[in-house]
Formats: sequence, C-alpha cells, structure tokens
Amino acid sequence: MVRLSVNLNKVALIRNSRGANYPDLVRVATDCERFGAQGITIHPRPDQRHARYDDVAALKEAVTTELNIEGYPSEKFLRVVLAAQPDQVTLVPDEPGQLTSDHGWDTIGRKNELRDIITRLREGGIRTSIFVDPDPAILEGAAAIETDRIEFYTGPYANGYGSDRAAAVAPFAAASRRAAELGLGINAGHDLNLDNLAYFSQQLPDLQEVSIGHALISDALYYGLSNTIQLYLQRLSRGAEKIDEVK
Ligand SMILES: CC(=O)[C@@H](O)[C@H](O)COP(=O)(O)O
Ligand SMILES: NCC(=O)COP(=O)(O)O
Repeated sequence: MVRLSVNLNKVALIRNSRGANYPDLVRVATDCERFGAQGITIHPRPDQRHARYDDVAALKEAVTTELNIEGYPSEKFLRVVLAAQPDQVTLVPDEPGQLTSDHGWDTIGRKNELRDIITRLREGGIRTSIFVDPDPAILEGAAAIETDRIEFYTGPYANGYGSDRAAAVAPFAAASRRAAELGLGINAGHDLNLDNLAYFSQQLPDLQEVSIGHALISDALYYGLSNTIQLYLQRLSRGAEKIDEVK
C-alpha cells in the first residue's frame, strides 16, 4: 500500500492571508485523516508564508496517522522538529525565499553535513528522509549517510507525463529499484496529481508514500476535500489494467 500524506501548505497560505486562524490547520488535518489520508505533511519555509514553525507542535498534538515535516535543516528548523518529534522529517535543499522545491540534495558534496543532521534526528527518535533526484550516485550517497528513506523530487516526471509518460517515469523506476537494493525506503512528491499519480505508483512497486499538496488542495475546490482524498486514494490503489481508465 502506498500511503497518501496530504500537504497542507496551501491551506496555511489561505489562513495567513487574513491573519486569523481560519481555516484552522489542525482541524483540516484531522478532517483529512477522517476522510482517509494516511499522513499529514507541512513544509515550513524560512519566511513562514504558509506553514509556520508553530504549526509543527500543534499538528503533533492532533495528528494520529503520520506527521511528516519537510524543510531546509536550519538550526531553527532542527530545534522545532527535535522538540515536537514528528514521525518523519524530510530534508529539502531549498534556498530561503525559493518559490517552491525544484531539486534534490547533493548527497556526495554535502555528505558530512547531512550525515551529522541525520544522526541528530535519528538520536531524537525521528525517521529521516531526504529529497533527491533519481540519480544512482546520489542514491548511493544517501545510503552512505544512513537516511532511512529518500523522497524523489517528481517535478520532472510531472512535466514530462503529458508528452511521453514512459520516458518520464523511466529514471524514477530505475532509481527506485536501486534505492530498494540499497535498503532505502522510498517516498515521492512534487506536482503529483490525479492524472499522473496512478501511473507513477504502478511503475514503482517499492514506493511507500507520496506527499501531495498543491494539486490536491486545488482539486478540493471543485470536488470537496473528502471526495478529493478518495479520488487520490483510488489512484494509489489501481492496478496496471485500470491505469487508462482513471485518467
Ligand atoms: C518538497 C516538496 O516538493 C514540497 O514540500 C513542496 O515544495 C511544497 O512546498 P510549497 O507548497 O511551498 O510549494
Ligand atoms: N513533498 C512534496 C509535497 O509535500 C507536496 O508537493 P506538491 O504536491 O505541493 O507539489
């Protein structure tokens, strides 16, 4: 089973636009769980334009499935996650002010720094994941720093899906096989949506978790949150023979 973790950044963005606590992120998180989501993700950025650092502890209190906190491992970020102890922390190499995530870590060049951070998180009782591109050398670097999991940056897959989905998924399928050989757990995310999700999941049999925010929250404007989560769960449960049907 591939777990669906709903990223609530865009819900936080709406909340922040008026300064009050509406929509209430904690309530939306628990409703997502009630509607079938198997995890909740937020990605607080240094400017806190959507998810904020103080959301982490509040969500930790309320989330009963799995809480995944993504972000750049600044000292501030590390202090917040080590105090709150989410189930998983996903390290992302974003510059402050970056619009959104657009690449994975250099696990070779930044090996020592990443290994120290992963050790701190592991000693804090937190499962670790690092955001990566589907490159075998980078995966070997990820195994060397002893992260529990990797999260594939799926932006290039999403961009290529419409023109040639087999070509778009091929590097991820190959990298997933290599990651599994290396003993790494496998997550994925970025720009996954109702069109491209089922095929990706079917082509990566070792995939364990996807985190989806932007498209899912946008779809919820049309279908409602409960229906939308069901649609995403259906995409994750479809077998190969059903792939064309779900588009
Ligand atoms: C790591 C990743 O791909 C997601 O966390 C994504 O960056 C969501 O962040 P935004 O909602 O800020 O685009
Ligand atoms: N890790 C990816 C994530 O949480 C959500 O990315 P997106 O669906 O908002 O592009």
